Amino acid sequence: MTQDELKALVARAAIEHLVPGALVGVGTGSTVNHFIDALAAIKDRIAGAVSSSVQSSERLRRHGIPVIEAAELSAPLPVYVDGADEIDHHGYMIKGGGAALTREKIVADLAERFVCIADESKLVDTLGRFPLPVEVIPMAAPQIVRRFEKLGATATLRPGVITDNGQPILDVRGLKITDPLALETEINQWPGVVTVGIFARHKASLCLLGTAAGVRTLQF
Ligand SMILES: O=C(CO)[C@H](O)[C@H](O)COP(=O)(O)O
Repeated sequence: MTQDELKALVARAAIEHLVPGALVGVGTGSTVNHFIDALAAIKDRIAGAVSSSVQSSERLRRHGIPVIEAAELSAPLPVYVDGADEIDHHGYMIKGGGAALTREKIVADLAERFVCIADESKLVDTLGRFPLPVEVIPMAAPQIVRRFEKLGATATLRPGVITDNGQPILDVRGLKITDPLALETEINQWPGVVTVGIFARHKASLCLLGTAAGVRTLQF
């Protein structure tokens, strides 16, 4: 199976994990695009979606799925479904390859469960091979770059990318992520950091991993 077929496989499998009649949190990316397409077939069985990006909202609306603003929610979402750039054996993730990390973390924070959908290439022993995305306030970018240098890493602005929130993204290479929770907490405290793409405080509850042998379910 191709990587895209594995993504479609887990996207369809995620439908089984939704709560009938409830809203569903929807992430961003190519795996989630398959999930949105699968959601269209059962749209009468959900109340609508809370989206993490303009891109996902547009795709949801094209399928006739109602999109509810996160700010309008008065109760938690039972489930948030999203992809990942990397996921480890604890359910900790790197996200933000699609530049949607801030809204993804906001919607994940509104949800009781995070169902990660990914092909098997995303499963790693230690996070950090994928460059860590960090959304930043532009005037703070140089001092954030220097802070990463002190950690032995290199941070560069992602060319031509501005997020849905109007901010740039730094991609950080060479970072040792031995303790994702501690590093997320530290980077969160740096002035000018909007969101760091380590999802440790908002880790996956479950991962549906697409493999050549079928869907492998990892519980965390
Ligand atoms: O974090 C994300 C977007 O900001 C995506 O979940 C991540 O980049 C994985 O994308 P894909 O499903 O296309 O492999």
